[in-house]
Amino acid sequence: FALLKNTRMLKAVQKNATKGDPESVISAIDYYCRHKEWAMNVGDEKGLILDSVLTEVNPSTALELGTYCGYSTVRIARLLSPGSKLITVEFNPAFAAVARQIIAYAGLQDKVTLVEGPSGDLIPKMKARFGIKSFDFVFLDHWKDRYVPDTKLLEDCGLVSEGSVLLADNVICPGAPEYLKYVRNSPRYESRYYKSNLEYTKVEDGLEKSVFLG
Ligand SMILES: Cc1ncnc2c1ncn2[C@@H]1O[C@H](/C=C/CNC(=O)c2cc(-c3ccc(F)cc3)cc(O)c2O)C[C@H]1O
Ligand SMILES: [Mg+2]
Repeated sequence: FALLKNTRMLKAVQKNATKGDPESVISAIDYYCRHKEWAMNVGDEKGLILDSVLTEVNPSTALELGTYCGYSTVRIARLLSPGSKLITVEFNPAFAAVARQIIAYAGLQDKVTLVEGPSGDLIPKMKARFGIKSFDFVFLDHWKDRYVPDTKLLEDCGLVSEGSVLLADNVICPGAPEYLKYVRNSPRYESRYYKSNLEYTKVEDGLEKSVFLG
């Protein structure tokens, strides 16, 4: 049962990873999901692309939509420069509870603010609640039919500015066709597809990187 799966994943982290060592937390989750129970983490292969885009952008403020168990939250937060912040949004309280513990086990709780609730409700409150001017980096990995509405919401709320980078998971599998159409046809984005594989499988998937042109 999915929720219990995340508890088993947390136990695998507590058993196999070293407290305060993000790399060992990432490896423990990847090992568990590859050899024991598949789970929808961005994974090690697409994770390397996430790492490289993140290092290139070096964001001061980053947003993640869809925390799930916190695997990509740890991947992102471990690469943030001192003083930079990551806000991650998750509306399932059971997933949020596991994610909080995995983020804390990695020792990254000071860089991460996990906000519980639907992204559509929380995005309009970001400026007031967290004093965010705009996000330098956004990782989209929540329900795929929310990618377009939430991107439009980020634009309307002035939460993306010239040079902001959106990186979307799963644009091939499960797929986000409307999102690809939106960012690839819009004159306001410069988009690029990074071909890869669905986490822990040989099925094609990829990430779409879209730079907001203002
Ligand atoms: C709107 C909104 N607000 C806040 N949190 C939200 C939200 N929509 C989802 N969330 C949260 O994000 C997480 C959801 C992510 C959705 N991701 C997926 O559905 C997903 C699915 C697959 C996949 C591929 C092939 C298969 F055969 C089966 C599955 C792979 C992935 O990498 C995925 O991200 C958990 C959920 O509670
Ligand atoms: Mg995903």
